[in-house]
Amino acid sequence: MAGSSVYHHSLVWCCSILPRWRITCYKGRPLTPFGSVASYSVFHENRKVKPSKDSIHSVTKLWLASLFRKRVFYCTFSDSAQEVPLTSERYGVQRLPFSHVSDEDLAFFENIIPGRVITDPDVLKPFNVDWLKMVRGCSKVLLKPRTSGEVSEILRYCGKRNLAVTPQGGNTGLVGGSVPVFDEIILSTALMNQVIRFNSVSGILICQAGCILETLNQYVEEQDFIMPLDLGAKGSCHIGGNVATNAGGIRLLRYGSLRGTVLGLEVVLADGRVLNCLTSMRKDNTGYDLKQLFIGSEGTLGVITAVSILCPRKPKTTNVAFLGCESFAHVLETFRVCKGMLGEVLSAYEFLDNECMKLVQKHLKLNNPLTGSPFYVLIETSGSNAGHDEEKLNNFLEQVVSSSLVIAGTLATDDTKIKALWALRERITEALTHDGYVYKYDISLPVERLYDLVCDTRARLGKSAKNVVGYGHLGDGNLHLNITADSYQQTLLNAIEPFVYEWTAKYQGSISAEHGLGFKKKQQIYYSKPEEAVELMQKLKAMLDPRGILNPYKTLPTRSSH
Ligand SMILES: O=C(O)CC[C@@H](O)C(=O)O
Ligand SMILES: [Zn+2]
Repeated sequence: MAGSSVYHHSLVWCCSILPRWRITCYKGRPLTPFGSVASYSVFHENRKVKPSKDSIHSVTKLWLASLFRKRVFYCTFSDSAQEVPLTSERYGVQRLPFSHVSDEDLAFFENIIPGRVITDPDVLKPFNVDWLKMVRGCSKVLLKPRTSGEVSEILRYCGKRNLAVTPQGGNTGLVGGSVPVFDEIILSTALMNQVIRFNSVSGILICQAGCILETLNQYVEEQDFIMPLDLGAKGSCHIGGNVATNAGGIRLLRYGSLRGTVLGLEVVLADGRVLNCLTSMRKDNTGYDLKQLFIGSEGTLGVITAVSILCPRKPKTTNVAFLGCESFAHVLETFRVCKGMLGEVLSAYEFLDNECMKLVQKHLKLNNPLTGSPFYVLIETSGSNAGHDEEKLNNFLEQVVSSSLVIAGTLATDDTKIKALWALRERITEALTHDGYVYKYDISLPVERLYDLVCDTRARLGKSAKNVVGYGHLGDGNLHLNITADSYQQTLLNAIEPFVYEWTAKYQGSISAEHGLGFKKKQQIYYSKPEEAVELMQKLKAMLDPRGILNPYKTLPTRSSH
């Protein structure tokens, strides 16, 4: 996923008289304004911009400056990670008074986890940058414990030394929650990747936090079960990170959220105490359900080190229908009919608009199996009896086609075609990253309002945005509203926010349905939570992590911001 950049090992030219401009060109190529614009990457205030008349003008100025003013330029090696602006600079964040990691600290960590204390800046780079390449920290230490005992020793020490720690799973989050903002120690769960046990009668799996979701799914599939969650990042995300962010994904409609399927957790608290709530019971009403505190807390209250999770049986038969609809009203009506007619075999109801379809066709060369429609719906059924499911699906399709709710459609029962249809929906995020700078919104709304937000945003932004697209988990009332532009523009951001948040709050929606608040959305919490609730969250944080060393600058707003 990290993907290497074409600008790797390019030279970076900066100019003290034009401090906001930076031009990179391939190593060895002379910096002149006369070459092809494709020779350059132009950055304005650390954001890559399209070489334009203005930026070329700046190249010219830089070049002239180099001729007439000696020592104006300096150059350094750059690679893809360095193209991402430092979060602290881009957002003007003040470092909290944590200690800095010293040589004694490194020696202590080396003693606890020999050979697993990483300080090589090149190895650290991808751990400092998020998957979307929008936020970047400057941690100098990556720790890779294997056991909860090791995590406990590390945190106990960090607590005493006042060292800040950012827990990190697969680093696939979309809100900047899993990378440091400054020099926080990165605590990776990558080596905590062991299955502890699996009960093939109950379907309860107990595993360490660093197990990759897809690997777990393959493991339980061999015993005729599946994981209760599935998402696009399954090949890299860790189960501990999924639980810490309460990831939703495409199976939520059928199996519910992790708040129901996670039966127990082992968590290491900020002071190093190990909270063993790794129970495997469906029912347990003894006191407060503490594990719920850690689900969705984004590593700010404790480090999840092991998970007990209930896996459903692997369905014997799966069908996918990919349908085209004339309007969003028809998408909604199709959903109503679908719930009634497919009932217990319905396992996903996803939608995308035609703008999304155009992007996956353009950037990923995926093939649209239907003729162009304004909206597309992906319906999945999973059950235990092929004949029964097929009959239900056929009756449903007959109904929606004859009533013109659906204007085009294709059906898949074999694995390859099912995967190809799912790719049209699951790879939209990837396609968007190829379209330019992406402004991302992950919204819960009453389902009948879902697409109004896309239309209103589109009308508001007009031509100032490149694309305004809507897709998501319609069956869960979860819209992914994404807006692209050629480059980051503050004026565009000002037109989007707080408009999108206020719109959402007006309909009592959530400004973060399934991605969390992380670094990027933490200040917006008040659009979805009352002040009293945020205050209680802050008190809980202060009680469990009095020095605030766990994932600082994330999830909760800074007090002064409101
Ligand atoms: O990129 C997004 O906005 C959504 C990502 C993910 O939650 C999805 O449902 O595809
Ligand atoms: Zn989603």
